[in-house]
Amino acid sequence: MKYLVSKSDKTLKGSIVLPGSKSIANRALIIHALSYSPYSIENLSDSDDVRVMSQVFNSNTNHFDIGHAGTAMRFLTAFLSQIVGEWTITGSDRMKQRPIGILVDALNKLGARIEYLENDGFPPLKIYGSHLKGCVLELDGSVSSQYISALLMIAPTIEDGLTLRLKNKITSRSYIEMTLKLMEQFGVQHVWKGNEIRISEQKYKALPFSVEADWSGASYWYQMAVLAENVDVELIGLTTESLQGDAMIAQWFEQLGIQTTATEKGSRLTKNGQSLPKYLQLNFIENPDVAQTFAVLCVMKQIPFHFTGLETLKIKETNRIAALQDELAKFGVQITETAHGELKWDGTFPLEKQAVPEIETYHDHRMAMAFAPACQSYGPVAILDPMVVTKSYPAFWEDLKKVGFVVEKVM
Ligand SMILES: O=C(O)C1=C[C@@H](OP(=O)(O)O)[C@@H](O)[C@H](O)C1
Ligand SMILES: C=C(OP(=O)(O)O)C(=O)O
Repeated sequence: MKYLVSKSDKTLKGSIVLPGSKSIANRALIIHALSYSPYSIENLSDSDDVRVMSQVFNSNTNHFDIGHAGTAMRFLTAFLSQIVGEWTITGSDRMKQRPIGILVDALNKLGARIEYLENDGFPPLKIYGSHLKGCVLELDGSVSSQYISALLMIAPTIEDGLTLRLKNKITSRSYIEMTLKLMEQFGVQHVWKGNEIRISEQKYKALPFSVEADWSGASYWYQMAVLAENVDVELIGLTTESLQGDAMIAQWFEQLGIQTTATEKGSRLTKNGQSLPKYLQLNFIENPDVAQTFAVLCVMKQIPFHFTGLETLKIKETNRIAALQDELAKFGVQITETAHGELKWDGTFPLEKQAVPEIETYHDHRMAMAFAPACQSYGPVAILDPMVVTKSYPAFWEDLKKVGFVVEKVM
């Protein structure tokens, strides 16, 4: 199934209730479980990634399938390691190709016993959970910050706490900061000096909690705002004061002509009158999830770019470097991987353009959401397997219709 997406006018006006952040929700669910919290968590989104995580805490089985959810796979592996019992955890075919060896080695050093059920270093896993004892762990910080967040969240509950010594260039550091800030809100302190994070044995406080609106999901609205001419959109629940590193995009989009103003209910996007840059250089090391948004936007606005910090994109829901190259080629452009973690576009259109590009989404919600707005400047685009958006933003297509996009189902 595919959706043919189009928009006939240049206006973007309306009020959109953004989903809650899946990153914050899945951390809050783990911390709530660790604090035996009697409170419910407000504003949990009904996205796949949050649903699979919630289900684990409301089930009485010891076998879990978390689908495509990286956070659930990594956070639960650590969580289950310190619950006495035998557990198996698996996921989608793609999840079975996303590495987890660094986390498994670390947990095994703390006293867990985790075995690989298919391929070494990858899910599915058999976890023999037990009493864990902390130590100083050296960990490669360059592959995924989710391993680090997973260990940090269980650190205060294990005997003697934990010291993580991070090696190599730390990726997605803003997500480690999100974890530590959230832990602080629940009463757990840390010391982060240089490349070492120390968490002593402590107790989480059980507290009521409400999840912030999702800034990564907001990025598509900023993108649509740049591609429109007449803009007045309120994003309900979105605040620039945020635990999310992706809140940074409010500043990045200023240079692309979008002003963010706080309202009583969230944030309002309007044009700030600034003309678009002739060239864009951005580093996504802290914000990998918005790279696709900016790549598609720059091509639509004919802004040549040089993007760095994309090292982790090949091990996400799909190989996002290859996916961007293949799908942007359908708009006539060739983007080049000039080095590991770098993409460049020279602003030219050397390839043949497809009249109505058919965008493969490769089980990646962000491919669908980043390419749909392309129709605002290119004309109709078809998005294949469009329901991939349910991973983080189930109401995405309904929200597009609210502001005048036409979304037609084609079999
Ligand atoms: O901790 C988190 O909530 C996340 C961390 C990032 O992953 P990596 O640390 O693997 O880059 C990000 O891409 C992912 O969507 C969510
Ligand atoms: C990479 C992502 O998710 P995860 O790693 O949690 O599956 C994402 O949402 O872009």
